[in-house]
Amino acid sequence: MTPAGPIRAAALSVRGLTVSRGPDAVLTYPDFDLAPGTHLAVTGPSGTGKTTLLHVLAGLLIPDAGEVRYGGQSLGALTEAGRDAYRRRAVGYVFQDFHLMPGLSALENVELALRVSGVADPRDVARAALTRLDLGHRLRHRPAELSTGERQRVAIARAVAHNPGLLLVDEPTAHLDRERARVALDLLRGAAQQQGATLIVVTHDPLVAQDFGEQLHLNTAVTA
Ligand SMILES: Nc1ncnc2c1ncn2[C@@H]1O[C@H](COP(=O)(O)OP(=O)(O)OP(=O)(O)O)[C@@H](O)[C@H]1O
Repeated sequence: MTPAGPIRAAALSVRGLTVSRGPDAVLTYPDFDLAPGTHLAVTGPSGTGKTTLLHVLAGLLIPDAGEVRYGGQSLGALTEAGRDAYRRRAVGYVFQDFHLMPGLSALENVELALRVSGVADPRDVARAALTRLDLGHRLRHRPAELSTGERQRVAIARAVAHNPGLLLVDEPTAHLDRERARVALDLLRGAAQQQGATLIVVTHDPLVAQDFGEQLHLNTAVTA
């Protein structure tokens, strides 16, 4: 890996993945491969492990068995520092509840993430990313002073500003009405397309999923 540059989208492969969540939940996943730049919707009933899958793909959670490879590199073979570097540079993550820092402005939220990722001129890059998402007039606002849709756009700006190859998004339409949901999805797809990033979106909504070329439906029962 180069010291601070972005990692371009790379092929993703998942094999034999099993994750235990607590004593009575073992999640097993189907194997799948994604070519770089693919847009995938992950669907399935509540509790089937959609969010957990995103956490594993982001290197936030180590599976009990199986392997995730990104660009041929097994995440399980990385040291903790290697996984941190992968997460900071290769991955952009939009959490369902956004996880913005309440005491920081929109600009500072994005800038902080860029600093952590080692991006040069983080303030300028953050301003440009927010402006592209029509938030140029909200740079100094803190999350509590923004609408839900604006907070989501800050979270999207923060996830894409370092130009990640893999963009992971959890329930992007959960808090939004149909029209705003469409706008949010267009923004995500547009950002991923512009950057050539692979986009993986978890959604409950079949109407959202049907817009994606590829779908992964999780329906395996959670077993003890
Ligand atoms: N931190 C945790 N500790 C223990 N169990 C957890 C944890 N997070 C999730 N689980 C359990 O793991 C299973 C899968 O959770 P996950 O959030 O991945 O499912 P999901 O498909 O995203 O659900 P939803 O659609 O309701 O968001 C559930 O049974 C859940 O209770």
